[in-house]
Amino acid sequence: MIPLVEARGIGFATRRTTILDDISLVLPPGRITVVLGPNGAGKSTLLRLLVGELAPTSGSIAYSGVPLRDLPHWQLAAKRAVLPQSGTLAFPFTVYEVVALGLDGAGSPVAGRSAQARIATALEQADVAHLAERQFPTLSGGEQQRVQFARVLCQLAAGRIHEPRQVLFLDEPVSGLDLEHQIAVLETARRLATEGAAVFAILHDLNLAAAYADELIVLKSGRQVAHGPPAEVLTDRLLAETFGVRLAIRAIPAAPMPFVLPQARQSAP
Ligand SMILES: Nc1ncnc2c1ncn2[C@@H]1O[C@H](COP(=O)(O)OP(=O)(O)OP(=O)(O)O)[C@@H](O)[C@H]1O
Repeated sequence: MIPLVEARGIGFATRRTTILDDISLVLPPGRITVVLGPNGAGKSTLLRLLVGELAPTSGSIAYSGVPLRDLPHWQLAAKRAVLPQSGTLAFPFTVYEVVALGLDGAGSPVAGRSAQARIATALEQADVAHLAERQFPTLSGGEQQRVQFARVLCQLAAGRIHEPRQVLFLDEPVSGLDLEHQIAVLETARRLATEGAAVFAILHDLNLAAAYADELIVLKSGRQVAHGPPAEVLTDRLLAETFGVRLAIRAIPAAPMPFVLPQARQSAP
């Protein structure tokens, strides 16, 4: 099967420094790939290369076999949606208007009832329907993040008219959210994957990564230091070498995934 996205040996360097070096990965439909790594490891840079926001200085990226550089913007907008790390918006748009920006992902205009239905569904899915008339800049950080997630969901729904093979990119999607909404966002990502999308998410929470990832990629200093299913990748040694802290993987009876705890708390109930 042709992966939705394939990167071969990609790197990104400035005149002064190499930020990413020789990363290869595939994003297959139905799978959630989670990227972990310390601050400055190159996670967001990798995402920005994969979505076409930056051009790699080495290697190549293809969407369903088509080189990324050959895809016109409107086609790319239907194929992939991106939730950036922080989405500041200076204009006093309402929440409804921000989510409606996602309709641009359709590749051709979506209007009338079809557009309204997509916006309404996205508002509901991100639990921001009650905020629809509010001015976006007046929302809390977590509320703004959920509205941006709704915009992304709206873009995917609009793009699906032309493009069923879609990729969702999430850069720290749960960092400012309360527990209920962290789980809601990742459950939505899981549902979209079950429906055939490929999901690429950057997370800092090792336990959420273990719970939701089909594949983990661990970056350190711009290099890939591990790649595989969580149960293989998340070892005490890898975590100590990557994050410089002593952690312990602890099996929880009846839990589907092991939990990662600081070693000092290994014996906690
Ligand atoms: N255009 C640039 N010029 C120079 N350095 C850059 C540029 N973009 C990113 N960097 C540096 O590259 C490194 C990787 O940045 P990146 O944002 O990809 O890290 P990250 O793993 O996403 O970090 P975080 O967890 O803090 O979000 C950092 O040291 C950053 O300062």
